Amino acid sequence: MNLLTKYFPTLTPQQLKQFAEFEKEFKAWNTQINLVSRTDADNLMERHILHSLGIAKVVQFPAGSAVLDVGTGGGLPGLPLAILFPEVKFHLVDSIGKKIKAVQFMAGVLGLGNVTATQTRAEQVTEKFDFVVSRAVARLAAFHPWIMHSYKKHPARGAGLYYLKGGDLGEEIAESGLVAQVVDLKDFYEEEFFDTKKVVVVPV
Ligand SMILES: C[S@@+](CC[C@H](N)C(=O)[O-])C[C@H]1O[C@@H](n2cnc3c(N)ncnc32)[C@H](O)[C@@H]1O
Repeated sequence: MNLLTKYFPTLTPQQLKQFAEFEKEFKAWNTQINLVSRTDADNLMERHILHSLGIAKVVQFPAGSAVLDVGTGGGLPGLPLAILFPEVKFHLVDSIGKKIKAVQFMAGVLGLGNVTATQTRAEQVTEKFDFVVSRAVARLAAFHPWIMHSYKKHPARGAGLYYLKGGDLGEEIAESGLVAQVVDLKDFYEEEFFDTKKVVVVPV
């Protein structure tokens, strides 16, 4: 059993095929534009895909809801989450055009009709969403003001920001002045590697 089916045993053959295609496409794009470091690309599943899917261990996006991924780079965490939640709409943004081109290409190859991607800065997003996700973009104090305007007025249950982030989170949260909860992914993934991985949850 691989790690994907170990932690997400209800994945369909179609979803497993999409994850395999994502790994292949992502690695190919990574040789052309730097999406993640070359050594990291060799461990794409452990370091990036499962890490992105950690958000799904913390929140289940309801069918029909809309999720914004800010600073998606090569589609993390948005593309793995879009494979996992085919009934949820994902909008992925990044300020760098060539990364968004790669994301659009990959979403097309994977047949992800629930994904749109735009080159823009987070601060300039005008649409509203039920949830915001992100991974490793900026310190919380700088980041949160960029996305505050992006929530719907009547958010879905459990709405808020789900931010995959390293660093000294206690200090970052205090600096931001936000009320936030930190969820440790080692509560869900037993491999040692996940000891350092956390999700910061900031309710709307
Ligand atoms: C360290 S990378 C992380 C990329 C991806 N989330 C991942 O986990 O691999 C940070 C990304 O955020 C993007 N970014 C930084 N500031 C941004 C902003 N204000 N609006 C949109 N994207 C931004 C950068 O272009 C970059 O692709």
